[in-house]
Amino acid sequence: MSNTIFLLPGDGIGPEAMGEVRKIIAHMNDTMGTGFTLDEGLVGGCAYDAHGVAISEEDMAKAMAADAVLFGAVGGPKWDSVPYEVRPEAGLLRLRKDMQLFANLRPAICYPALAPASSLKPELVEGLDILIVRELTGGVYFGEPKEIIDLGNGQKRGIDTQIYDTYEIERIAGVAFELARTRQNAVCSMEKRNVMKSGVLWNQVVTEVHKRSYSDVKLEHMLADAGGMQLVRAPKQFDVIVTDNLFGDMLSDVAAMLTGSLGMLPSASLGAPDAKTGKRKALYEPVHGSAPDIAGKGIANPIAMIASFAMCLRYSFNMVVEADRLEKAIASVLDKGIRTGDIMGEGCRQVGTSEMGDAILAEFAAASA
Ligand SMILES: NC(=O)c1ccc[n+]([C@@H]2O[C@H](COP(=O)([O-])OP(=O)(O)OC[C@H]3O[C@@H](n4cnc5c(N)ncnc54)[C@H](O)[C@@H]3O)[C@@H](O)[C@H]2O)c1
Ligand SMILES: CC(C)[C@H](C(=O)O)[C@@H](O)C(=O)O
Ligand SMILES: [Mg+2]
Repeated sequence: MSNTIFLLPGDGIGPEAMGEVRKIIAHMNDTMGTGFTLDEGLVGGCAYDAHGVAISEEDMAKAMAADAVLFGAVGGPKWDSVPYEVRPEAGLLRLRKDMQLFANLRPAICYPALAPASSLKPELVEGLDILIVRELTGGVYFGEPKEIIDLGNGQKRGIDTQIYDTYEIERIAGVAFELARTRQNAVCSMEKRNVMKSGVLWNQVVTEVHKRSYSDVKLEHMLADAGGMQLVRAPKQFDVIVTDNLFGDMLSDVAAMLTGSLGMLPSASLGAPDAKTGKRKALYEPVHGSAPDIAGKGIANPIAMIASFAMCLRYSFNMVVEADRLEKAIASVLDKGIRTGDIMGEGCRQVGTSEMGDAILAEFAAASA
């Protein structure tokens, strides 16, 4: 079986966090015979500096061919004024679009030891386990026209276009319902049908998919703004949230803070299973960005990146036991009071990126021995 993983560490804290995953992969290859083959490319600002584009054709081809892509983070003030088409974020958007990664799974889990690190009262987030299923290849991110036009009267007009077709809503709803069946069996669909036509269609299609194939799953509809409010009022009411590209982006940052830090949230971006092989194209990345304010200091939290690798083991390589073990290793390290600065708590020991990675690897190795 081929086990190729293409690493795209990117910019800022991306390479720092990726370094910790590299240690875990090396350990697995050395002691478990996993035979992961690694290759590495450039994406984001570093790719722009090297090639003048946010990802080269050669690296795009490698991403398309790999069994899984691990992505760090892109962007930063250094590239604030590069042309829009080649800005660092364009590399990530191209990967998502060309690899057709329509389903973005963003689990927000509040590890028991971290409840006090949340900006909400501990009792609101203790035991929180929600999954945001974000549509990732449609909506306003990719709809045309997308431009700034000169109106000729000293005014300009910025245009973005929100488009959703039935099949796009059907397939993301299907993913959400299927995943709900493996969890608490409840889906909340969020849109703004009160002001957006795409929201009206979203609501209708999710309702139809539910009626047709998933009537055993509890379905609720919520306006996305109210959904944001409910996420901070009583987040534990949710199991699976399914929503569009833009609302999913915003709501997952909100959900991240429920877990204690943006540095905690992993994600998996999955394509459709291949008709012949059943394999999905997949990219795994933390929800956070390149964190320019702390980049280069060795203090970033690598947990979101490591937990993204756990999702990679689970979804791309069917290594469920190892994925569980890695997630448990993260929980044990947190239970022991080992913390990076973003999740620091009273009486805990503050460590840097690499020490946190080492502590997780040590727990993982001990559990796997
Ligand atoms: N997937 C991605 O590559 C991605 C995602 C979001 C933002 N970005 C880009 O990153 C750049 C910075 O964006 P931003 O500042 O709005 O968001 P950000 O996620 O980079 O940072 C927001 C805040 O969270 C903190 N933070 C984030 N991750 C952390 C971690 N692992 N450990 C400790 N603290 C962490 C940062 O220090 C910062 O204070 C922008 O160019 C943006 O476009 C990229
Ligand atoms: C960097 C940016 C393009 C990206 C998005 O908006 O999707 C990020 O914020 C995310 O959450 O993955
Ligand atoms: Mg985001």
